Amino acid sequence: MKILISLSAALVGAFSYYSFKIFLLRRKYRHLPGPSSKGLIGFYFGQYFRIVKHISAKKILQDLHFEWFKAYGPVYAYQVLNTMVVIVNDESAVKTALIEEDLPKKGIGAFPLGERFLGIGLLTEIDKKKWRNRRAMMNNGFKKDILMQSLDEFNSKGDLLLQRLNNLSKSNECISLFNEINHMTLDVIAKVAFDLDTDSLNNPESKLNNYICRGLEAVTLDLTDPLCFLKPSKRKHINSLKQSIRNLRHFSIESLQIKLKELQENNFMAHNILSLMIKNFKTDDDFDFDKLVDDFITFFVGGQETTANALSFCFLELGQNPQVLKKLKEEIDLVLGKKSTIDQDDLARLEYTSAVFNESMRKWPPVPSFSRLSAQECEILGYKIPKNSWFIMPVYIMGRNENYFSRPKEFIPERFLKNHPFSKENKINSYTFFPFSLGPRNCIGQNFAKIEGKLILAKLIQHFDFKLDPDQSFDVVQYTTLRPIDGVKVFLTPRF
Ligand code: HEM
Repeated sequence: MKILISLSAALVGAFSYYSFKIFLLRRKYRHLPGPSSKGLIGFYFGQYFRIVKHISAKKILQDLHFEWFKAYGPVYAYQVLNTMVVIVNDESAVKTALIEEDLPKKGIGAFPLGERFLGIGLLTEIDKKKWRNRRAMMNNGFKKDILMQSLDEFNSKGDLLLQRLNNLSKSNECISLFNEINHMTLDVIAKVAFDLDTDSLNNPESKLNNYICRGLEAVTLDLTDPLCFLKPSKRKHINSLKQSIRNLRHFSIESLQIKLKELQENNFMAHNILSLMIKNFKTDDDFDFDKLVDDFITFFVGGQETTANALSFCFLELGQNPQVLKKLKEEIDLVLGKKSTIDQDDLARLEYTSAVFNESMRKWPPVPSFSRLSAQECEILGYKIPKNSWFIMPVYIMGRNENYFSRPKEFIPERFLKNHPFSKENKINSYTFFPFSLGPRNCIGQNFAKIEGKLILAKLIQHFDFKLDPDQSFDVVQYTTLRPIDGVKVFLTPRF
């Protein structure tokens, strides 16, 4: 009986403490506009149920953010359980957060659902000093001139994709372009970064892509439904997501052990991203094998899914915008003709192709938002933002903000052509368009992605006419990154 009374007292104490903390949290942010959460449920859960309902209806969180942006303006805050999230849709705020203040990160994606996924890899390392050393070393592998040395590899993987699509097109059946591109980007990052031959393009049953996608799904679930563990209906799904993460880790450990053994036996290793990681691993006392695996997974995930999604959205938009497709084809035919290997000069001349890739990332940024923590109180657009606020940097919403982009719902690549009159109607700069983030923690792989994206887009348009399946859905799903929910279903006809 005594134990029961003490337990009840402890529970009441803990609950009162939790309630008081929520009271203080809400008071700290009450000067900021945002969706109100009234009543007892609102007090304890904030927007939690609204978000879960929105996502269960197969909508993306970004569209809810956009609704709130329209209703509350460029700075607003909302509560989810015991956390307040601040969203800033303004170029000066983006500059302050990412450049002037270089706000710290939160390490999202490190251990979703309690499983080690990105762990303490380059993307999720929150200790600035440790991150700086690793980043400095890795930067060497991502300079444009170094990446250009891998152009042959990009070309040859692109040619394998063409061959496979050519074979598939003979059946006159609908093809999931998204799946094919997804396999190809996996093979590219594996070969270029790690000298690994995954050959998932010719082995569509390979599960690697699936493990990556499910790892990212786990990150989203963790973020948007932190109470999912309490729902018995989700248990099976959660377990299978956790198993996928474990499988990806297992694959990564095995691949690394093989590479380290090769290095030991031959005392030689190709100069690539993996060799830089191993250098970090050997020179940093604090760097252990688990962190090497974290980095391996980070580059695998960062280098594959994002670029595949960006390319897939290009095809979805091109399929709906025949005028743009016609112009793109004209440029590619003019620059490449029937040439099979794309070189650095060709890439530089494919200006409209770049504009198409950019416009696609404006409307459908593969990484639609990312987050930072405010290290101290700051003022943004006249609002005091408390210390330790969780900031969301809203790439997706900024790309649809009419203050910066004219006719934002339309797909108009001309806005990215500096000499085109329509570009003057837009305000495009590093703070309004930042699909790769900016500042010290920007995307290390952006040159990689731009080369790969442009080269594959050009090769596919050079070789095929395509039509979208009339049943194609244009809905989008967010598994950390944005992707077309239905893939990209096309009918392909070889052009020569
Ligand atoms: C279209 C393709 C891509 C997009 C849109 C993209 C976007 C981003 C964004 C927004 C960030 C910053 C995230 C944050 O601050 O939380 C980031 C970081 C990162 N990306 Fe990418 N990325 C792409 C391709 C790649 C590729 C191809 C690689 C590797 C080959 C890569 C590797 C990384 C890594 C390692 C980081 C962490 C950098 C650091 O914190 O130092 N990404 N990416």
